[in-house]
This record gives sequence, structure tokens and C-alpha cells, in this order.
Amino acid sequence: MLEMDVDGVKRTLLNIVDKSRNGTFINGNRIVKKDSILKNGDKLVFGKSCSFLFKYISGQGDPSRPQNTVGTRSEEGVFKKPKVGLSSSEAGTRKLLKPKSQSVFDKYIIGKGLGVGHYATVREGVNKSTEEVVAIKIFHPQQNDDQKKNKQFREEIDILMRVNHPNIVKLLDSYVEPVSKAQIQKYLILEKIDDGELFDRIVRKTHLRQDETKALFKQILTGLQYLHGLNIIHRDIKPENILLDIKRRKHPEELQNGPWDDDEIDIQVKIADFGLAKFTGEIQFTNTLCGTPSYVAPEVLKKTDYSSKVDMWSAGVLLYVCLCGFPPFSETLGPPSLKEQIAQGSFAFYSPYWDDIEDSALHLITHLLVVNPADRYSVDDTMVHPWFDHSAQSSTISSDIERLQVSPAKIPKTYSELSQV
Ligand SMILES: Nc1ncnc2c1ncn2[C@@H]1O[C@H](COP(=O)(O)OP(=O)(O)OP(=O)(O)O)[C@@H](O)[C@H]1O
Repeated sequence: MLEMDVDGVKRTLLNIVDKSRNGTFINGNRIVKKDSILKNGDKLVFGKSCSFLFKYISGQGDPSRPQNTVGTRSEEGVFKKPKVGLSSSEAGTRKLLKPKSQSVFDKYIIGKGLGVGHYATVREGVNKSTEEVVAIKIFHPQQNDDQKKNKQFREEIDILMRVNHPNIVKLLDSYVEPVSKAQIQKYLILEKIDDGELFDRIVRKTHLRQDETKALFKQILTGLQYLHGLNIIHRDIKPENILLDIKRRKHPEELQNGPWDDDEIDIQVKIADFGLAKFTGEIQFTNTLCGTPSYVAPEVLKKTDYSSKVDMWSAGVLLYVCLCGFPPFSETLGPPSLKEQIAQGSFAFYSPYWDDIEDSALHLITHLLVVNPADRYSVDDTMVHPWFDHSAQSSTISSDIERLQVSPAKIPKTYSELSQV
């Protein structure tokens, strides 16, 4: 038995330490010379024919329950059947000391993988009682002594729980599960978005049509406007973190609600992955180095203070990528290096890729990829840009926008080409 502090709650758990020669198996996986905390439903196999289906007796050492819930901590009880009834005093205690939450494994069946990021893998989950299908973001196991990471996680939850917008992925719940004596694993239960990443759409189509980009980008901006209104910076805006919820055509006569493909009736954009988001709070700036290099704003690379304008830089890179299929900053375009290009805000629109794209789109990108954040468009500036409004375009957009002739060898590979390598 092991007493462990999990996410600020003391829990009594059963920890298996493998000292055998033939190995000990949990759910078919050998735990070679390691320790592992058992959870309800685990199949434990060791020796020639010893096989147990493990279950904590209600309230005893259950990783889902704080220690102060009903029950004693006697070791002998752990492999017994759960008690059916409770004595009146136990029932009374249970009512008073309600557990914080169930274990994720008790509430959800965890299924197929949906995606992999730097910090987590995302899998499908089904709520055992409601059959609701969700996405479960499972962070890589981490030492239980990293208070900074624990705090970051709590911040992520804090942010997501307050966020409620049609263009932002909804957080439904969260769990912290012990995995070994020293390690814990964090879980986020998220609204499941079924139709993949914007990244894959760009890869499949090489680049997106202008009308389609406009419709998708407007929704991204609507989500960002909501976040920035709450003083939340996303910090990792990129096509991998833009998920799509596509309503597909069921009847040929159904009317489309946007410039989508023939088999699509509507697309709702959902901004995902708040792993790096934080409140800016009263202090308007913060200076943690994070984000993905190609999409990262110069002030982030310089490690100087930054604001919600970092998302607008990333949005500018994303808009550029949607329209031509390759990024505005790239080692291929160098020298100078990718970082130097970003620091100088040095990019161009190359012929013939940008020839058929409206000047107003180039104008907008030029006002997003601005090195000085004070001069960079905010989300509000962007939303009223003439690119979104045909009638306003010709009068307000200057005609000094250039398309550069450059040797094709200098053009970065499109995401589509890169995915074929
Ligand atoms: N709610 C969801 N529904 C469906 N798939 C999802 C959902 N959330 C994430 N995914 C998939 O899982 C992938 C990884 O998720 P996510 O980006 O949140 O992880 P991460 O480790 O924080 O990523 P990053 O490396 O970008 O910081 C996503 O790119 C997406 O394909």
C-alpha cells in the first residue's frame, strides 16, 4: 500500500513492484523491474497461473477517491469483491466527504488514437453511463514533484473551463491519475471534433481557395476575438491546432452554408490545444518561450514581453500558408536563417503562386506579419479588413503590393509535397 499526494489530495493506493524473474503483467504489458499503481479493472498476471482482476473495495485506496472518503485502508481488502451495502455511519461519511471525482477509467472506455502532439496523445473515449463520445487528451507521464507543471495544468483547466464559444473546443472534465510511486498522468476530457485538422485539409488540397480561406479564417478570428476579450492568449495558433467539424451532405438538394466542397454543407472551425495558453491577467505581458518556430512571433523569439498580438502574427502565417500552401518563413528561403527572417519580418509573395490572389489578402498579411506588435493589426482590426468585404476593397487598398519573381528552387516545399516525402 502506498500513500501518495495526487494533485493536492492524499490517496492510498496499491503499488505493484516487480521483483520476479518471469515478469509481472498488467493488462498484458510487462512492468519489468518497475513499479506500477493498480487501477480498477486492471488484469494482473504473474507466476504460472496467477491472474487477478483488480478492483479497489469502494473507498479503499481507490485512485479515483481521496483518502478521506469512506472505508479503511486494510491491505487484505483490495482483491475482495466490492461491498454492496454501506453501514449507516459509512453512508453518512460518504455524504459528507464526497470524492472530488471518479477515476477516468471508471467513467470512460478509452479507445482509438485521434492525434499526437508534443505534450500529449489524444484518444477517443466513451462515457460508460451516457455513451457520449469524447476526446481524451492524455499528457505524457510526469514526475509528481514538478509543481510548475502541475500548476500549468491547473491553469490550462482553469482557462478552458471558463471558455465557452462555438469556435473553441470545449473542456468537459479533467483527471489526474497516479501511474507509479513517483509519477502521475493528467487527462483532459474534451468535446470530440470529428473531421480532422485544417493542416490535413491544406495537405490534401495543396492550398485553399480564397473564398474557403476567408470563411475559415473569419471563424478563427471570431474564436480569437473571444479569447483576447477574456485576456487569454492562445500562443500556439497553427493549422494542426485548428480542428474542423464538417456537416456532410445527405441529400443532393441540401443547400450549402458557405464556399465548401460539393459534399459539405457546413464547416465549423474549432480552435484546439490550450497547452500553452495562459491568462495575461492584469499584467498585460508575459515572457515564456513557447510555440512552434514557423508560426512564432519575433517578440517571442527575442524572449521579450509579449501580448495577444503574438496570436495575430501566427494568424498571419496561417493565412499565408492557407493561400499558397507553403510558409512565409523557411530555411529554404535563406540565408538569412528562419529565425533571422522572422526577426526581420522578411517575407515576400512569390509569382506565380500569389498572382491570382486579391491584393487585399496580401495587404492583410502584410499588416499581420509586422515585427513591431504595436503596429501589427489586432483581431478587431483584422475582422473589419476590406478583404472580407468586396465592396470596400478597391477604394482602400493601395496598389503597391508586389509579387516577386524567384527561382522555383528557392520556393519552400508545400505541406502537401512535404507529406509525400
Ligand atoms: N478535441 C479533439 N477532438 C479530436 N481530435 C483532437 C482533439 N484535440 C486534439 N485532437 C487531435 O490530437 C492532436 C494533438 O492534440 P494537441 O494539439 O492538443 O496536443 P499537444 O501535445 O498539446 O500538441 P502540440 O504539440 O501542438 O502542443 C491534434 O493535433 C488533433 O489532431
